[in-house]
Amino acid sequence: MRKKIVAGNWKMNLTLAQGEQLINDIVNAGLKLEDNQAVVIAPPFPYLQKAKSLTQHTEGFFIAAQNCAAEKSGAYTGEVSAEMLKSIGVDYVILGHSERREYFAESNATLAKKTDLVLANGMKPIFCCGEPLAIREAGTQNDYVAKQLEESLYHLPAEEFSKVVIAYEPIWAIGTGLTASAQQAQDMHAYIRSQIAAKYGREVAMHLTILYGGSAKPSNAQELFACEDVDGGLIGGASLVAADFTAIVKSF
Ligand SMILES: O=C(CO)COP(=O)(O)O
Repeated sequence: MRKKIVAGNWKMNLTLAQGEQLINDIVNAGLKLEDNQAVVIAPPFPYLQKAKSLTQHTEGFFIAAQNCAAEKSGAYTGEVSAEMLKSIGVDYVILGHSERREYFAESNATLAKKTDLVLANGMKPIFCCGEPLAIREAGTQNDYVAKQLEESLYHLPAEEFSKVVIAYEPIWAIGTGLTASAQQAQDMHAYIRSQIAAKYGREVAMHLTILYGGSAKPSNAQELFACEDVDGGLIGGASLVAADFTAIVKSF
């Protein structure tokens, strides 16, 4: 069975004390996860170790970083390497979030390098893709997303690709309150899966976890997660409120 994930991307929010409280509230919410379901918490770098220690004894909980460096190590002031993340127990690394692509000029080629480093260090990338509004309005979103996947991931052999989680996040839906309809999400997720099947074969494609992100909240999570090819969510704003995040996890 495919792995289902609800991941909370805190972005650049919360103090350590607030983050600690949030994690404790989520861990103590009494969530009942099935074997194939996971909760992933992605706090800012300085809180990763704390987040790990607060969640490591709770079944089905994992920790993600929101980014990592494109180089292995060395004179890159301010950067955090994949190896460092691995050494503190990080499980997943979010790569290619549209905010990083836009504000930090991350290209598909840079993301290919980051993907390799995350995998080489035994962690799993949560690779984000998704189109801006103008592309959606032009109706060319499938080609746009296919190119993102091709240029950053298709150099991977099937065995490595199988460790990747994909998050489809239409940029026009991020933080806007404007969610993709369940049909729009399903259509894109099915398209992504078909592309992966063409490249890596049906077996790999059927096991690929594809998350939806963009104004997901308790009121729409159930409808989104009910879609055949939607395997959970990458949650921004609603992941900062314990009651909202746990309600979304309960929508699995
Ligand atoms: O970017 C997102 C998650 O990575 C989605 O953010 P929102 O849920 O705030 O729209």
